[in-house]
Amino acid sequence: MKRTPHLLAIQSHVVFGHAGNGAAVFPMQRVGVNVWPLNTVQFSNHTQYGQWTGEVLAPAQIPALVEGIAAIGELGNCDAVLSGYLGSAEQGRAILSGVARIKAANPKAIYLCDPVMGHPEKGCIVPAEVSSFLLEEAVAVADVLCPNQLELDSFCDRRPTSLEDCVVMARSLLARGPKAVLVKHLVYPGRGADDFEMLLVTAQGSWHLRRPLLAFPRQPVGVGDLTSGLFLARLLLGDSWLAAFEFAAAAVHEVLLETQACASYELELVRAQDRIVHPRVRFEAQLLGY
Ligand SMILES: Nc1ncnc2c1ncn2[C@@H]1O[C@H](COP(=O)(O)OP(=O)(O)O)[C@@H](O)[C@H]1O
Ligand SMILES: Cc1ncc(COP(=O)(O)O)c(C=O)c1O
Ligand SMILES: [Mg+2]
Repeated sequence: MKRTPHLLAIQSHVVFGHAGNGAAVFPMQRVGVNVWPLNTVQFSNHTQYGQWTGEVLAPAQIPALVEGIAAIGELGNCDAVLSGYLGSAEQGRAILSGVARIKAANPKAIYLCDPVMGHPEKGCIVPAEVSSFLLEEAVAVADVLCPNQLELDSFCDRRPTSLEDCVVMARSLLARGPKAVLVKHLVYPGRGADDFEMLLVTAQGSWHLRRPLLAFPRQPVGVGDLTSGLFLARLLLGDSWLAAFEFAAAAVHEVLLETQACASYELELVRAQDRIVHPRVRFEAQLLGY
């Protein structure tokens, strides 16, 4: 029997609704991965409500919890680390030390970094020091990087002029360490008005994927966290980069369709659980010639 992969997921927890681990853990479990959730913050709700209670958890918890898992002899069973929303740069550094420790115990383990930098206009609030940490330190350690367009722009310190330019920008990150860059949402001049576009860039090539752009009265939150979580889960289950990319796009689209049908602001992950595992839609990514 094939072994079930194990994944350490280090990101935010919200008590109400879905963002960070609250958006990613259940779907990753549902597709068949053992998840070890480690929370960076515990907030009442995601920050795009404009108000929340709760706190950033002490950075010392991260090495202490990793040490606890090492002490029971389980650290070598960790196949991947995922990091997302961070409450402080110090937490970020603790994650990089944890990644080094896990890779020493299991050299095949991979680190996927979703560089959540915040989006003040949208109300996604992240401390500024976290962005500097992601730009300067995390990128060099990550095996896989999953930025949105704003985050890709921050890494490259400029905006793209075209789709080809988005590829150039994503590819430039490969030179800084990651083996794959998944851009979860492309924004560039001249893009299709009815499409939601994504990009996958590896040393083997660049793939572009379009899915329908859905209308929402308020943009749902946690979509990025869900995307990177499902992408990593499917990689661990043995998918190729391309198959995991296409799967994540389809499963996330299913969740958004369910969310739209329920006129819900929060992602309808529980209602969509079967559709996550068996998406009815399929989006084929196109290999780009540049
Ligand atoms: N198919 C879709 N139609 C409409 N909006 C979408 C679709 N998929 C994702 N979104 C929205 O697009 C936005 C993507 O946000 P962005 O800041 O680029 O990435 P992230 O989700 O990591 O924050 C989110 O607000 C999400 O709700
Ligand atoms: C607590 C928390 N975690 C994570 C996120 C990231 O969500 P997304 O997947 O939309 O990037 C947000 C965004 O506001 C948030 O408030
Ligand atoms: Mg995000």
